[in-house]
Amino acid sequence: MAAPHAVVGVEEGSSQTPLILPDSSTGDVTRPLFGTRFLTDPRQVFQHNAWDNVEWSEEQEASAKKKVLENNQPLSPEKQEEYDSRANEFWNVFYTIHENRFFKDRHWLFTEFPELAPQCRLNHESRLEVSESDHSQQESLDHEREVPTLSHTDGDIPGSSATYRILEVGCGVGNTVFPILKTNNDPGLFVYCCDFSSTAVELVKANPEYESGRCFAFVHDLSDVEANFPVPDGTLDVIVLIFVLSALHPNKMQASISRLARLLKPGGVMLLRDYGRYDLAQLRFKKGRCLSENFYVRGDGTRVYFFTQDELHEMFSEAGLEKMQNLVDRRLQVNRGKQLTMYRVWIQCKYRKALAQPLETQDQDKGEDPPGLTFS
Ligand SMILES: C[S@@+](CC[C@H](N)C(=O)[O-])C[C@H]1O[C@@H](n2cnc3c(N)ncnc32)[C@H](O)[C@@H]1O
Repeated sequence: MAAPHAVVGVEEGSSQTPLILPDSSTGDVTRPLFGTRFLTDPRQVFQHNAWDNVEWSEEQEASAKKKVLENNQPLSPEKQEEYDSRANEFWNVFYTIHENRFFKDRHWLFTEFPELAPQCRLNHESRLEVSESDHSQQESLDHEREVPTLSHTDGDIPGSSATYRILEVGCGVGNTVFPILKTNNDPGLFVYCCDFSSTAVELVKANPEYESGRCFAFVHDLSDVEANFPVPDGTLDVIVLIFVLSALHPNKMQASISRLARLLKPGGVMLLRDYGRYDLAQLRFKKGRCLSENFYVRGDGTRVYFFTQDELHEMFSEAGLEKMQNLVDRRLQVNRGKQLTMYRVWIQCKYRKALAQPLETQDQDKGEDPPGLTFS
């Protein structure tokens, strides 16, 4: 659980001075849903560490736009190419330096994305508990659901007998995966997680909480849409993308999301939380860090894009998914000691694969199963 005023890193690259952020930015399982503390009297701003759903004035929006435009002087094509082709190397260096000390566990996931532990619920003290009736409700839901199992003809396929499969892409050192494994006690759960940084994946596997009977970590480049996943198309219940899509070149985002959408079973959901346009992290970039519009490289070579809700909506829709949620989380974080205000902007999305697809889409969706994998 994060300490108050913990130094957290998800929002910032290691190259920049880390912000001292309140614990609400990393969150823990006891925190309420985002968006419940509103600043109605500006004189009260330093009374709390964070304020939700902060409205931006027109002047503030215009000033942010101006700042972004001023910095919009893209680096040379050679530099751009280097940052793209060596992207995983820069992240390997990042994880070699920081190991698992940079990002904090993201326990807020369960309040924002209950799909990650659907059998659990929060009680009034906001502690996780599972009641008898929740179990039986879940069981009946499971029976209603058609649960494809994986069978294999060649070697052991991790998670082949699972009934609820979650994949986290860009898992880093497991700050989402391990909380899921700890919180979701469904015996049918299996968690796949991947990252294109082999250093990160090694750290996940070396973690004492890594249980090979419940999870499988592998190296995978999301932007390589030809690369195989260890599961066939149409077999995942949930795909999680936490601050990872923003690290891809914008030209590769659509194909990557469409590829992932094929892995979802009908009714499966894709969950995303990522940087929003004009977030403090974007406004802090100095000249010489811009790669293309709203896309930047940090001092350590890692890259970051800042999304609008519409851009993400178009991408998910183009991938054949339907909107369940697409919201902007505008938070004012306050460093009371230093009397600093920090305007953060994050976008949170939940998109679902339709239960019954039109015939044409079904044809397009037929993907090659990796060798040795078939549906039973
Ligand atoms: C900001 S970190 C977030 C890590 C983790 N999701 C979390 O919230 O703690 C971005 C992660 O995405 C990974 N990443 C970036 N580009 C990727 C790609 N093309 N394929 C797979 N992983 C990628 C990086 O290695 C890094 O671990």
